[in-house]
Amino acid sequence: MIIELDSIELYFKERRILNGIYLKAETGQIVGILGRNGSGKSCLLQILFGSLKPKYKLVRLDKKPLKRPLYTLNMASYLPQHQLAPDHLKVKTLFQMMNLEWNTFVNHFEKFQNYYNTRISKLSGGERRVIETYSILKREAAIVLLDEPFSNISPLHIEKIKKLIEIEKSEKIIIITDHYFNDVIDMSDTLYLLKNGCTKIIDNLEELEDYNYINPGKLKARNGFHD
Ligand SMILES: Nc1ncnc2c1ncn2[C@@H]1O[C@H](COP(=O)(O)OP(=O)(O)OP(=O)(O)O)[C@@H](O)[C@H]1O
Repeated sequence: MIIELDSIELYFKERRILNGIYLKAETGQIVGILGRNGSGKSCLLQILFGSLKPKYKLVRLDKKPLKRPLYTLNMASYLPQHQLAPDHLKVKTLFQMMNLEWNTFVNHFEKFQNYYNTRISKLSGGERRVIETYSILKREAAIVLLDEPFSNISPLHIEKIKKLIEIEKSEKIIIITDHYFNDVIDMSDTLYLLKNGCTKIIDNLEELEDYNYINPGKLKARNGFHD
C-alpha cells in the first residue's frame, strides 16, 4: 500500500501554516517527519488522518484520490501528541478495547506487570505514554501515525519501542514525528523536514544542519540514517 499527501494548504485565519507539501509512505517503511516547534507536524498528521480539514488537500491511496477521511476507513491507527487514554480508564480496559494481549505487552515491559487493574490517572506521564504508544502501534491497522511517541519515555523504553516499531513496519506504513531526532533518524527509511510550510526530503543528514534544524555536531555519529 502507498499513501501520498500532496498540495496541502492549511490556514488558521489569515496565517498560512502549510503549503507545498508532498509526502509519500509505503508498507514496510518508516517515514520520519522532523521540524521545529510550530512547523506544522501535528497538523500534517491530523490532516492525513482526516481529523483536521485544511483549505485544500489531496490524499492518494495506491494512486487513487481518497474522497473520505482516512479514519472512516478504519485502516489507520493514530497517536495524537496529547494524552490519548482518558484518566478514569483502567489499563485492562484499554487493552480490551484495542484487542491487545496483556501478556505479550508485559513480556516486553516487565515493569508494568502490576498495572493491569490500575487507572491511567495513577501512571506517570512516561508510563502512560509507553502504554498509549504500544497500543496504537500494535493495533490492527495498515497505517500507523505516531505524534511524539517518545515524550517523557525513558531511554530503555524508547529502545524497546524502537525495536517494536521495526517489527511492526513489515506489515504497516509507519509515519512518525518526534523531537528525539536521533531516534527518528535511526529508524526512518525516508526522512522529511517540515520548514516554512513545505516538506523537504532529506537525502543527506548534513542538510538538517544546512536548513538550521540542528546545530552542527548534534547528530549522533552514523554512516547513514538506515543503519
Ligand atoms: N487550532 C488552531 N488554531 C490556531 N492555530 C493553530 C491551531 N492548531 C495549531 N495551530 C498553529 O499551527 C502551527 C503548527 O502547529 P502544530 O501543532 O502542527 O506544530 P508542531 O510542528 O506539531 O509543533 P510542536 O513540535 O511544538 O508540537 C503552530 O504555529 C500552531 O500555533
